[in-house]
Amino acid sequence: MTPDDTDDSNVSTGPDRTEETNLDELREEIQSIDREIVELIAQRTYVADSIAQVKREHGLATTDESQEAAVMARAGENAERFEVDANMVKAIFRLLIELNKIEQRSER
Ligand SMILES: O=C(O)C(=O)C[C@]1(C(=O)O)C=C[C@@H](O)C=C1
Repeated sequence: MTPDDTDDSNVSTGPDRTEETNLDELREEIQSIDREIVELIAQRTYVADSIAQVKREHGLATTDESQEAAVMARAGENAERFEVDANMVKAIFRLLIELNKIEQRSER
């Protein structure tokens, strides 16, 4: 048996030090992106609140189906542009629209 045979550095007991640092850094990157996503969702909701106010003043309905279709089409186009799954991105936008409608209705 050579010393090499007892070398267990490749036994999978979890990531080594450099891999761990790399993983931590990547997770920090995700954490910061996640914060930005929530900030953008909040911004989108605030703008929708302003839209809701304008609609109320003009006696318009909360739901605007043609606008929803335009938002969904754009979501699909942007997903393709950034090479992410269009159906998944559209599902997220569907939720964002529903979130706004619940918010807009609660203020009527
Ligand atoms: O553009 C509007 O009229 C909105 O109220 C915003 C929004 C959206 O979240 O994109 C929400 C509800 C409408 O049915 C259409 C679009």
